[in-house]
Amino acid sequence: MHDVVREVPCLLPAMRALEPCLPLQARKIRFEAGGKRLIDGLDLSLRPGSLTAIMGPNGAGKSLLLRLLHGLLRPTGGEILWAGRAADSAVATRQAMVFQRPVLLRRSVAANVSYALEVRGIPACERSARVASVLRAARLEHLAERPARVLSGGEQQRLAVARALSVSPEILFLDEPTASLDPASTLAIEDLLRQAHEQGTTLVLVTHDIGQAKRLAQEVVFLHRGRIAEHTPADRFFVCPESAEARAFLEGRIVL
Ligand SMILES: Nc1ncnc2c1ncn2[C@@H]1O[C@H](COP(=O)(O)OP(=O)(O)OP(=O)(O)O)[C@@H](O)[C@H]1O
Repeated sequence: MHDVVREVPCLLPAMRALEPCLPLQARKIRFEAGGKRLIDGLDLSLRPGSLTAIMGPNGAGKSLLLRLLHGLLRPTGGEILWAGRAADSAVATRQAMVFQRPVLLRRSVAANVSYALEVRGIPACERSARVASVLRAARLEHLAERPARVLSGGEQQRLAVARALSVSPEILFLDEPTASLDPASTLAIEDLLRQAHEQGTTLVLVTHDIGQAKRLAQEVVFLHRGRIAEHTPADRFFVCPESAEARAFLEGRIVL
């Protein structure tokens, strides 16, 4: 019997530096505002190359946690370490974030990607190849010269993900990237994320979509009231969650 060798198309450009990715650790981080402790002494370790879904009820602190990890907010206590060291300015260039509502420039689709590359210091001679490559991966090449803001919601979010991936982040943070998209657009984004993950990108995804977490995640961090109720391999989480809060959440009961 012959082995069937399937050629898997490599749609995203192989742009990652060959150095190893950094593990990211949050140690006893807290975030307080308005007299409330919104993130409460949280410890979290993310393995390089992992794909983690952050889940939990509304107001649990999922977006806050993502913003703290990405460095958009400073913890009021504790520390965030990259490979054992405090984040410095270089760390900012090794990560990217995609928000629920894409923030696109009043420029063409291609120029949105090209600008992101310019800001990250990618030489002009490399930019057009990278732009073409990520737009192809996101199936947006035919819209390259269209103003980004006239694209459909699904296309805009695909562009936001493609733009984030164009800079070859080691870690990509995504805050409910498909929350307002239809199933086809959702699957197209998931496809891009899968490709990026296969190429070694560490992904941290906040999602309310249980189906999406089942399709994508290797690990689930379940947040409740600013604390981690559990951090479990995804296959176990969906079959046998450890915490009462996660069990209630998965059964569709209200988690207060
Ligand atoms: N920068 C901030 N300053 C003060 N309070 C904040 C800040 N950001 C979020 N909060 C509050 O922290 C709590 C957690 O917010 P967060 O957006 O992280 O929740 P979430 O788990 O992402 O919820 P949802 O699923 O509804 O998006 C909320 O009560 C919110 O009002």
